[in-house]
Amino acid sequence: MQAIELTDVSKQFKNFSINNLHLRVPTGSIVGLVGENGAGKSTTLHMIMQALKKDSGTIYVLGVNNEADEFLDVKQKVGVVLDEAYFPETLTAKRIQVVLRNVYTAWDDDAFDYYMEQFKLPYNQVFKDFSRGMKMKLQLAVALSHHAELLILDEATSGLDPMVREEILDIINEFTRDERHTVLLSSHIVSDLEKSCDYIAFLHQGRLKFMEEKDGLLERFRLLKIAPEEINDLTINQAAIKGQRVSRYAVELLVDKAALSSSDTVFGDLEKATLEDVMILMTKGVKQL
Ligand SMILES: Nc1ncnc2c1ncn2[C@@H]1O[C@H](COP(=O)(O)OP(=O)(O)OP(=O)(O)O)[C@@H](O)[C@H]1O
Repeated sequence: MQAIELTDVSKQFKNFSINNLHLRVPTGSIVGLVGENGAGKSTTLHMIMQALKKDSGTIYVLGVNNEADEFLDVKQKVGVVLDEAYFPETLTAKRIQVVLRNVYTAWDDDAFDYYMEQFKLPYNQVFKDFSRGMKMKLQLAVALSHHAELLILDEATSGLDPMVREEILDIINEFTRDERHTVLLSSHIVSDLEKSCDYIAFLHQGRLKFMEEKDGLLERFRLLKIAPEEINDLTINQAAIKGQRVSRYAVELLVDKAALSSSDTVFGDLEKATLEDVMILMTKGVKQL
């Protein structure tokens, strides 16, 4: 069962496009959307929520086409934190609570009060006087206070201090203890995603490079560090090299273990790669060795 399904989704801006994007977010999972600045993460999340119209393709959210009339009901079950979707500047959290009580049929004052307390947020301060971290926390408190089944979080942890990020990641993990609950989140802070996600979807220049289970991904991709002069002695299937980083003293190769041939003799020297290594080296690509 998929909580979100994008099929052949395309969007054309003047200087950027998303082409035929296929993305599946399995129910009960935490999926991290990673990619460089301008890779198309926010565009994708906005299209899922209909905050931005796609040019073509289909998007299903919790089993409903997001262009169908019933999508309004689905929105009730989705908690959203989009980067700039802030509340009116002059409203206090207390007023926001009153307004949202009438917006969400399943609004839960106890849950909201719980998160206000948990996040140490003030009820009577106007939204414009909140710090960035407080604004993010308030959005998250709202997202978690109407019995959502799906959370869509765009950069919910960026710009926040490590303690608050940890707090937010804990809450996300807690949320997915219920197997019907799903989270799709984007973040620049790849280590946050590495910690909490089940799957990683990597967008690069508007294209999905891969979407894989995190553990399998980190098992499959390895780093081979060698001195530049050792390059010519290397016996390795070129197709197994997925990226490279060259400095004066070392060459780092991102190696896909699954694509190594039996005659390759590099197994002993392969080191574990972090998710950040995989992203950076893949983005750099491979020049002829
Ligand atoms: N309304 C728009 N009109 C024209 N171009 C746009 C519009 N919105 C986004 N873009 C372009 O689309 C590209 C992708 O932007 P997007 O915000 O989706 O990237 P992102 O991966 O979320 O980046 P970041 O990590 O920096 O937030 C960028 O080149 C951006 O300039």
